Amino acid sequence: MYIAPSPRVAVIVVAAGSGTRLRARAPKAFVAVGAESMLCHALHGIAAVSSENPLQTVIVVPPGYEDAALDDARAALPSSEDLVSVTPGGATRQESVAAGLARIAPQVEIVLVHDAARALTPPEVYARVIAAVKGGAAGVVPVVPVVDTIKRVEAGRVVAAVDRSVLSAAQTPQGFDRAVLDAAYAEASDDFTDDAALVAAAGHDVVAVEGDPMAFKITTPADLDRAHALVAPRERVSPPTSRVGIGTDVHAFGGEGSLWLAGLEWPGEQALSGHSDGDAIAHAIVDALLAAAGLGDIGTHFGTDHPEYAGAHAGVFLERTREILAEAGWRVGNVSVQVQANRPRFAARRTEAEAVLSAAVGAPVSLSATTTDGLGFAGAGEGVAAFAIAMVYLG
Ligand SMILES: Nc1ccn([C@@H]2O[C@H](COP(=O)(O)OP(=O)(O)OP(=O)(O)O)[C@@H](O)[C@H]2O)c(=O)n1
Ligand SMILES: C[C@](O)(CO)[C@H](O)COP(=O)(O)O
Repeated sequence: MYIAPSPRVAVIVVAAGSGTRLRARAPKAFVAVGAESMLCHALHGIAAVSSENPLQTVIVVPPGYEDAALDDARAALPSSEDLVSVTPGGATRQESVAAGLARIAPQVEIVLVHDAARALTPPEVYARVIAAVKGGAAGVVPVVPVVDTIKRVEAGRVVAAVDRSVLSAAQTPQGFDRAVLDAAYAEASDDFTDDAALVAAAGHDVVAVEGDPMAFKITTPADLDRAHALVAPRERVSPPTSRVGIGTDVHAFGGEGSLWLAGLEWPGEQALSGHSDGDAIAHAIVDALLAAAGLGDIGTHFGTDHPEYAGAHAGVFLERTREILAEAGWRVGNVSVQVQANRPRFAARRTEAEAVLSAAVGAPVSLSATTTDGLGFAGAGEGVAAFAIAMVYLG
């Protein structure tokens, strides 16, 4: 991807975590906070600070979520889209940061590393961190005071009180002189929970700047509820909490066994071919739902590298897609799907098909069928094409 020659500053947004403590089965950065993903909210903060000094943004995501990350970047960073790159992360946060570092443009002099999980970090925190590095600090960490009484506990026993007046809670974005961070990562032999510790272990001074309570890390379900409550008022006057998506699919006739289409078996009709049962109608609906929720596409979740879906019928795909959306905070509003095909004839079974599809999706699915008046592959009876539109909403 072309990187403009100007940015002296880069931000690595680490968004490749699994969200175990959030009990999210979708990657945490793609869980919705209000109407947008956690990652999208984090990118809005970067967009606000990049208006002063254009910066490169490197987003580190779970493998397979690159397109979803780019969708979020286009939504949040439209003016600097050509300064965005996306790369898969690693098994630890530190490995993910290292993967991001490898994508930083040569001319960059200052690198910030930010948790997508600190989605609501105000732009002022970025600005304070950047200013401190520009002022000569090798490493900068935004901090907030510790407000709880801290105890040292071993085997369930309180063994000491800790003087909290000398403690602070570290946040992100943490900022670094690029050469310092590169060298510290090159020689790192231990795993650290933050980059300031890694840089300090390499012998560099790290200074603290004022963080912000809004830069809290969304780690547990209670944190997510707090973030929803904070975002909801801001979104009352911003885009609605519903989104639409489109999906299409094509399959050729020539498969083995019975035809399966719209979740129904069609005895006596020639079967469609494909990794699954070739049900183009169901697959178009899956893509439309995932697109609406910004959660990738059918290949992300059901590709040929998922042998468990070989030969699977519509219900398996649609029910799993419904789960994936629910795990990210989305519910299905409705779906409309149209199939272009000479065969089978849907008129007599449309209601039955809509009932099966609606039950699997958990929302109304309307189905229409048309021919192409003999045009194209569908008109020649070589296969079928399906086109779906889906509406999803937060809830
Ligand atoms: N292998 C990892 C682990 C974490 N992160 C990112 O590092 C930040 C802080 O990590 P954390 O809040 O712990 O996120 P998770 O690892 O997803 O959460 P958990 O520990 O509960 O699984 C998050 O933005 C997360 O996406 C990452 O990019 N790659
Ligand atoms: C980097 C960090 O957010 C600073 O507080 C924190 O160390 C991340 O820890 P996690 O266990 O990976 O959430």
